[in-house]
Amino acid sequence: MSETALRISRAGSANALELRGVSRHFGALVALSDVSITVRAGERRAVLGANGAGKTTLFNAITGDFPPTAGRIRFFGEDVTQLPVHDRIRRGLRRTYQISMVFKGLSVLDSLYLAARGVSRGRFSFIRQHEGDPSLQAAREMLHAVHLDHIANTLVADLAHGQQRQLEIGMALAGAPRFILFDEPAAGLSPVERRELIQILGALPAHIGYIIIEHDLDVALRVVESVTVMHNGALFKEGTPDEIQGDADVQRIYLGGAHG
Ligand SMILES: Nc1ncnc2c1ncn2[C@@H]1O[C@H](COP(=O)(O)OP(=O)(O)OP(=O)(O)O)[C@@H](O)[C@H]1O
Repeated sequence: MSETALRISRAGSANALELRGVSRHFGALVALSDVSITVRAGERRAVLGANGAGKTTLFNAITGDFPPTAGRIRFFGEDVTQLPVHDRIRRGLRRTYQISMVFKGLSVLDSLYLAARGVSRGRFSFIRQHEGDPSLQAAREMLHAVHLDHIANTLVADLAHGQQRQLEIGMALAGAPRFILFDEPAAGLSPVERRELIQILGALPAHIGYIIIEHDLDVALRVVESVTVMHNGALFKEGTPDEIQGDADVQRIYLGGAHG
């Protein structure tokens, strides 16, 4: 059995995500049109598509930031279509954003500790960390998972861009995630930082599946086993990284320069 097949079989037989006929309108604009996607537990998938194809809207529908205007979404078998964002987070769904969401005034370790405690920034000053605190232990594990041990006490404001993105991934690992949505994690990264990102994603715990939106195909196609291509808000094609790279239609609408 291949490493990928083994990882997915260990994650269990459930589907992590099932989208059926999901649409999202903004007034007259159809940002997402009748999208049906199934992602198995433990599966790692890329969503590709030109600017405006509907990729971020897809994430917003899955997280509940902008719930669908039609269709159903199941997360590990449970219908979450109408659930608020925090209830999906409680069920193990996580997300990183295109725009940095970290707090510049905290240290790296404190940011991860705060994420592990699941508290808001305003309450943070009332918390005293102590050795043996399970959240501190969890924060150190997250720190290690995203290769930031050597700068645990550095202020977030002083981090390089790539290190900030690694921190965001670390924060998404807080509190037993089962599935993570990564929104363009390689954007703005140097070649060295991209290689590090590939290593970090590849070393995530086996049961954690994800969807990655990523314009850099050298990153996207190396960290997934399946690909969904979107076009004009609709599902255009699904396949393995090899199938998608070799597909003439995909070449035409996306890889061949249609992407702006
Ligand atoms: N909150 C919103 N209000 C109005 N229109 C929106 C909103 N969010 C997205 N759209 C529109 O929906 C369409 C799809 O946008 P979306 O951001 O999902 O595309 P994308 O594939 O993520 O693009 P990119 O690669 O540029 O991030 C676009 O026409 C966009 O302008």
